[in-house]
Amino acid sequence: MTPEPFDVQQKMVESLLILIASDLSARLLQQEVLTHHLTRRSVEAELEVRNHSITQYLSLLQNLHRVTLTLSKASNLEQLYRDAVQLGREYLAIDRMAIFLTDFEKNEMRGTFGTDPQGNLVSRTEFSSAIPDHPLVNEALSRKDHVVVKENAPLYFGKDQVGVGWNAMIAMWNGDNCIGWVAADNLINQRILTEHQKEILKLFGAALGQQIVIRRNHEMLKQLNLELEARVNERTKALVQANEALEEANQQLAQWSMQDGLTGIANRRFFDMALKRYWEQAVAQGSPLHMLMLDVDHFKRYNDQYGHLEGDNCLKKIASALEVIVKPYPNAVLSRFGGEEFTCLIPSQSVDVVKAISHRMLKAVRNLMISHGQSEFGVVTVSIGCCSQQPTADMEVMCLLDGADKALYRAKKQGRNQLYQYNGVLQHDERVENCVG
Ligand SMILES: Nc1nc2c(ncn2[C@@H]2O[C@H](COP(=O)(O)OP(=O)(O)OP(=O)(O)O)[C@@H](O)[C@H]2O)c(=O)[nH]1
Repeated sequence: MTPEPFDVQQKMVESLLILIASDLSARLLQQEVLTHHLTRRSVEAELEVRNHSITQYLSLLQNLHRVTLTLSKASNLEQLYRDAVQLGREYLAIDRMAIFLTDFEKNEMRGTFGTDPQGNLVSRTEFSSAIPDHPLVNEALSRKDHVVVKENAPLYFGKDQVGVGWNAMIAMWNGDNCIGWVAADNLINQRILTEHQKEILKLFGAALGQQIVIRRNHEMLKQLNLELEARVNERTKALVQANEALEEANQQLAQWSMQDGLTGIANRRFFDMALKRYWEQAVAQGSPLHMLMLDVDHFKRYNDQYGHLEGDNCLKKIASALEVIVKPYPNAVLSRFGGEEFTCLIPSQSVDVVKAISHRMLKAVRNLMISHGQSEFGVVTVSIGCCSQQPTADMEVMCLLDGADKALYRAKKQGRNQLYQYNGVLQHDERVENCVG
């Protein structure tokens, strides 16, 4: 066999080298594809994890939104604290939660609602103590928008340690004043606290703080309104009472201004008003109106003999006796006209009835048997002038008074202790015996 020429051998070596190079390149490519594939898988896995975490975060955010909405509808502070703990645990994946309120002026904290070691909602309103001077508490209560977390911390229920786990504190604020905090832990399920959960807790604390402030202001306003209402009611009551007292005083005053101070019967002022009203009524109704004018006989002598005080007593007794006679006639107005003179207005009655009333009056005064040493009758008597009119629009009211006055004058002149009538002309009514009885 003749050896291959050199150039042929060289060609073979070249081909071999090319083969080796392409194989190498293929292997390198394969390696690269493999590496690429692995990187893609890991990125994909990472993306999946992140996706899951974001989905969880979004779902927590949605839950937080629902919780906040429910809290905003709480009807009072107690319900707000209760709902916050209940819903916070239920929807924000927290094992245990508790809400504490602070009063920095008094350096006091007090409980509201919390969670027992079995995960039940419990009232902690009876719990109160000084704000603990602990670095974790100090950090939490001095920083806004900040969640303080302590891992592997002792977990408590009241003063008893009930386990170990993470413990988180989020302060709540009214402006720059810390009003309390939310405490949370993982006592029951020991789940780790994710960054997203921490963020949610922070938002929850801020939202709850806001709701507490709104509700407190609302309740303060309600209280103020109640106090205001009570004060207004009190004032109104006092005003009503004052008005009633004033009304009573006015009535008393009106009565006094119409009443004769000595005898207690109506005074001249009342008589004047009654006369005007009765006169107008009589004109309108076409009914009669009668007026009696009574005068105590020889009263000057009486005063002179028995004294002014006895004179006053005598007038009082006469007024009372006349009142008894007039009482059955509710429309009759008996009044003290002035001094020792009385008047009596009698509407709508017949002349006979008025005459009978007058005679009863004469008799009633005599029957008082008030001794009068200076009178021919031996006792105090009165004389009566009576005027009866059928008032019409063209008549003057004064004619009634003038008539009664004329009749009285005549009764006096004719010997006193008797009745005279004036109906246009003077008429003497049968003289009652000049004696008592
Ligand atoms: N005690 C007392 N006396 C009074 C009061 N008002 C008037 N008088 C007196 O009554 C007397 C009336 O006297 P006169 O008007 O002269 O009439 P009279 O003595 O009654 O004589 P006749 O009317 O003619 O019978 C006077 O002395 C008055 O001072 C009073 O309120 N109390």
